[in-house]
Amino acid sequence: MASNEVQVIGGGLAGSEAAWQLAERGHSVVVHEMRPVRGTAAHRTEKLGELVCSNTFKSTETTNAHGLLKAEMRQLGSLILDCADQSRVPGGSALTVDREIFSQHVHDRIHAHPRIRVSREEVTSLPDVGIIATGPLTSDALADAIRARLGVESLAFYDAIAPVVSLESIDQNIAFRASRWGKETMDGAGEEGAYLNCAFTRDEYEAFIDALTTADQFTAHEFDSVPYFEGCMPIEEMARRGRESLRFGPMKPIGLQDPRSNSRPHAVMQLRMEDRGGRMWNLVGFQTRLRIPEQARVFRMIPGLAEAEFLRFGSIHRNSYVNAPAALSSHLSLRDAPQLMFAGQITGVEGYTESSATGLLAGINLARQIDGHEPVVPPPATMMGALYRYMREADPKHFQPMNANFGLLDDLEGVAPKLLKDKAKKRELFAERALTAMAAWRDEAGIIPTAIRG
Ligand SMILES: Cc1cc2nc3c(=O)[nH]c(=O)nc-3n(C[C@H](O)[C@H](O)[C@H](O)COP(=O)(O)OP(=O)(O)OC[C@H]3O[C@@H](n4cnc5c(N)ncnc54)[C@H](O)[C@@H]3O)c2cc1C
Repeated sequence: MASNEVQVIGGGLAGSEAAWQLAERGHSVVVHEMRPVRGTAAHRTEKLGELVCSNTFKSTETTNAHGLLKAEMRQLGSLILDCADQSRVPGGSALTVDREIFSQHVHDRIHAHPRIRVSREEVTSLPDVGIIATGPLTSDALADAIRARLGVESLAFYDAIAPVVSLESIDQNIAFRASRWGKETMDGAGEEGAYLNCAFTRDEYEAFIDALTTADQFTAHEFDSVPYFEGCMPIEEMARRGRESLRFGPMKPIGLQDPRSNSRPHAVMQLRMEDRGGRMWNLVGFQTRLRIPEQARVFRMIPGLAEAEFLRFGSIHRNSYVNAPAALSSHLSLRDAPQLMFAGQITGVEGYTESSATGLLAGINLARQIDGHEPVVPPPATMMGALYRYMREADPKHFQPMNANFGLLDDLEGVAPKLLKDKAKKRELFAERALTAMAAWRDEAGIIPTAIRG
């Protein structure tokens, strides 16, 4: 192994993007990819950049959070998006690709780059300098090495994600702010007070349990089967174990008074603030395997959530991810080793586009640091910067992986309230602000987008 080669571990979406960004900035790179020497339970080929499941990078419209993130990535020059463009198949406004053509493109571009070498081997220890982009199915030996270095609590093996809804979509004439036992209100600002409560009557609860226990569930692949343990049990599974189990579990009403009736509700669903700005609210204890349309249908039966806008849907998966707010720096490096960085799904982002975006920035930032510059992160007005802020500032005690969504962005300032009521207009304004901020940030940081085709 040449000693001046930069190490990128994992040749998936994030690792391929990161390697390309480093190589295009003049650095020699070795990508360590364990397939086919050792497979994962989801990958089927030896190709770099294999898409393990769906064939879509989601929307291209900037009024959609995923579309906005892609537009920002294009401002920096993304290999992954270029390969996606070249393998596009009809999918309306979504960037939908032929999976095989896509990974063939990524594979060929990486192999053809004169400064990139691909080494087929499982890495089992951490380098001093490099990028770890081994994804949600990181091999056990490397996972052990990460846990040994970061601390046992810092690497999760499963995600048990509860849905998140936007504050503005919660009917606050119904949902009330309080904490159990009236300890504090939101104004008291303590953790105990940071809840919105949706109270159920007996009839509402019974109807909800009926809907929950009969709703359509995602059937896991074998490799994805999660041993249910406390904190990971799907809400629908808990409900199936007895009609009252939620009322004695996550929906217990004790210590709460509904101000509308001045009495204790039959059951309560609590919402906990997910971000410091209070724009995103997590349905506490509602991790679920219900299919997405079913989540929308059933959870909108919750009093106060009839019009809920879901910023993130729930899921339960095999997923190795680092507790970034507890263990990583703001540019997603080890805190005591700024040139040893994480990228991709292992950082706690969720999704193809998000994983690629963190690979892109990791490649840029490692190149900057090796060249003697400080790492940089886009401002939180951008979707990419807002995701990084989430991974820096989310509560480490409740950290769950996150996808791009508008709830991550700061509110718009100086805009007439009438315009803010128009959701489509509001998103246009978010996008305009984000793309302007990204271009300004890129130019100020002196980042030259990689010339993609060639
Ligand atoms: C089963 C499954 C389905 C998913 N479906 C979707 C979906 O439909 N849409 C979506 O947006 N997101 C999906 N995701 C989430 C996520 O976006 C993808 O997993 C995405 O591929 C993550 O990109 P990545 O680069 O972080 O990891 P990966 O693309 O998984 O790349 C990581 C690479 O590292 C390699 N590796 C692992 N350990 C080592 C080691 N020790 N040494 C060397 N190499 C190693 C792996 O072989 C792999 O090639 C899914 C995840 C899983 C697990």
